[in-house]
Amino acid sequence: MDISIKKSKLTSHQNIQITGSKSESNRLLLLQALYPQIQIENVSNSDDSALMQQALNSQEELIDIHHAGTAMRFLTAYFSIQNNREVIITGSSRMKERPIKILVDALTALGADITYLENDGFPPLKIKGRHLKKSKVSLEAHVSSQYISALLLIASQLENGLELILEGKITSVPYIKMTLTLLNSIGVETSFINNTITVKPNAVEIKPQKLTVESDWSSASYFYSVIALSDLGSEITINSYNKNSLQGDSVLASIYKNFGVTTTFLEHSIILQKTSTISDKSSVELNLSNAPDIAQTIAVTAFGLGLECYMTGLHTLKIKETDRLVALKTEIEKLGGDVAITEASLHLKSAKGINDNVSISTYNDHRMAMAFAPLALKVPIIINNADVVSKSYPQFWEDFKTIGFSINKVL
Ligand SMILES: O=C(O)C1=C[C@@H](OP(=O)(O)O)[C@@H](O)[C@H](O)C1
Ligand SMILES: C=C(OP(=O)(O)O)C(=O)O
Repeated sequence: MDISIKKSKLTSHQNIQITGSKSESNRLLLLQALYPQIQIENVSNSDDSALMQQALNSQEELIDIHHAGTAMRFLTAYFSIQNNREVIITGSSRMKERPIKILVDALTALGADITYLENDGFPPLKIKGRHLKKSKVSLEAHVSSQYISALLLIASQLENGLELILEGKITSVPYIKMTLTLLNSIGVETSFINNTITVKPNAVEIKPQKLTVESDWSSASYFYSVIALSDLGSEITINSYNKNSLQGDSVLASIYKNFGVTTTFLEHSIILQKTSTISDKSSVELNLSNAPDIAQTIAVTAFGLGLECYMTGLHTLKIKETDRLVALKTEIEKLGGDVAITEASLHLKSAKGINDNVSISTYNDHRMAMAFAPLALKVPIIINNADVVSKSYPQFWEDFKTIGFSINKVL
């Protein structure tokens, strides 16, 4: 379904409820499968978390994870330790292009039995679950933190726990820390010193407990962008957020100061307000290696404000739902912008104007659809295959209407 979105006046003082972080939910769902005494509140309603839940509950031999990368990586580790169970785990055609060799090699070194069914290094995989006897492994840490989190999530179930040595520059570090903090909160002991992570086996019983997932900060980014592109004084409240977040994307609160947005933390919500214009700023420079999922939102905000923006640390973007660097360049240039990309950076020159009624291609990437939507505050815009948003934020368009956008199906 293609939709057109039109400029509208923001309905003031709107209150938006976003469900739990997809990243925290997918970790806790896996931990709950290992330790059923754990209860989870405010689980993400994203497709990716639903797929994770279905896969963990499934007794079938074939598990299809569609576009859910984190679920693919976490489940590869999970099924590797399911004794006497054999599964084939597959996904969308894009999933078959997203590399998994670093994780498979590490699991194999620990004793896992995994074979590639199509191309070496990529899904689909055949996994014969077994008891993994080894407890020490090294892996390259620069490509994706998801491989590291996957190993950490099963580590407390290994006979002797795990010692993980991270080689090279470590990427997306907050996601690794999120995994360790969640392990600690259920009672698993861990340490992360220099480039070595250790996880103790669960010698002590994990106690029955209820964990509440904080709402998703990556989803909040689209409202930051709306406020940044709105008139002075505009305001939105979103729930349920905490000042001390496990999610690296909570750095939005400080990054969006560059775009005139002030964040006020209440007990369980945040108020976003446009409190200043950005006339004194000529360019913004950011390293996003700790928060790769908000790169698209930030690029579009800067473009909408006519600001120059230079982003580095983007090396993981090429292997996500689509090559996000190429997708950003192509779509911003359709709108009249000028973008230069390398393997790990994006340089947006300051734009003079924005072309209207451009059809934005979304490449099966939820974040392409949601990142470009706020530009409707500046020009009418068309978003192709708008339903892709359900990967992380199924009620996105309803929430967008609630805050005052006019959305129509393109026939
Ligand atoms: O562990 C996680 O929940 C995630 C880690 C990040 O991936 P990379 O480490 O591959 O950058 C992030 O982009 C992804 O959306 C979610
Ligand atoms: C990269 C993402 O997800 P995944 O890697 O889990 O498919 C994302 O949600 O932006």
